[in-house]
Amino acid sequence: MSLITTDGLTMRQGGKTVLSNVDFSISKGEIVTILGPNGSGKSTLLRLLIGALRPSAGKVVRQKGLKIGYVPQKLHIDPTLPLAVSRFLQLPGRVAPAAAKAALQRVGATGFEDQQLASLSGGQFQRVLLARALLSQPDILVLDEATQGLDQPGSAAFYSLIEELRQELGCAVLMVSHELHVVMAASDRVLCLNGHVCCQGAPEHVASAPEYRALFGTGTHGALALYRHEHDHDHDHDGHHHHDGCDHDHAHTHDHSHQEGSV
Ligand SMILES: Nc1ncnc2c1ncn2[C@@H]1O[C@H](COP(=O)(O)OP(=O)(O)OP(=O)(O)O)[C@@H](O)[C@H]1O
Repeated sequence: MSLITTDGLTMRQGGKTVLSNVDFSISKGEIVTILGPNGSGKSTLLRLLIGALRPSAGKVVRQKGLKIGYVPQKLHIDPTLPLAVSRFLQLPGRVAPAAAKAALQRVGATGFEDQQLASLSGGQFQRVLLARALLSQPDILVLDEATQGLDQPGSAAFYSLIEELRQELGCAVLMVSHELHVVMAASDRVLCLNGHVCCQGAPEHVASAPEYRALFGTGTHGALALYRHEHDHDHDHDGHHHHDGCDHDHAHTHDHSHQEGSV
């Protein structure tokens, strides 16, 4: 049973097609990573999936009563605005102090309640955002480049925390990440997005495909090559790819007209 399923999801914004015909689903406990270059529609897809945006065409079906914990890519807090962590955790709705305390503890932010949001480091702020996402006891955690701006150890620690939480809570995880080693090591499935779905599948399946190995070798270097490969390929005017190391034929029939700048 899928937690979220999309069918022909299409989004036009500012006169251009940002997402075209995306078919996607995520199941209970699954960890799925979305990869794609800047502006490829990753954040837009997440916002459609959580219901913060309405699609121009196609549909999103969420399991009845689905609880989503969302960690946005950016959250601008005016540094002159006094806002303590405990108040911030109350913003979506009333939360018992004990629940807030437990959530902070769980993400390694014990005792942060009285700190000002503006005084937190990038890594601490991400943990507070994660604590807020956990308050609803989500069935799915949705993370939009949650480790952006963190150093390597900070980001590795954040991902191992996510993995622990997934095991504890049994929640699914859907994340956007540019950290390919994480993607290859930790995801059940990878979705390569570039306004349309270029390719999706298990990372090891993709990485062990003979075409992929022949072209790019193995390891994280190969992962990077996989990423480049999927986004550097040419499309002819009928929207066909000229080469592909993945075996997802459905990805090749989409209309790529948005890439030519038309609507
Ligand atoms: N509200 C909006 N109005 C008009 N265009 C928008 C809006 N939101 C996003 N876009 C456009 O949609 C495209 C996809 O944006 P999106 O933020 O989803 O990409 P992304 O893959 O998350 O990028 P990045 O890796 O840079 O975060 C971009 O070209 C962006 O300019």
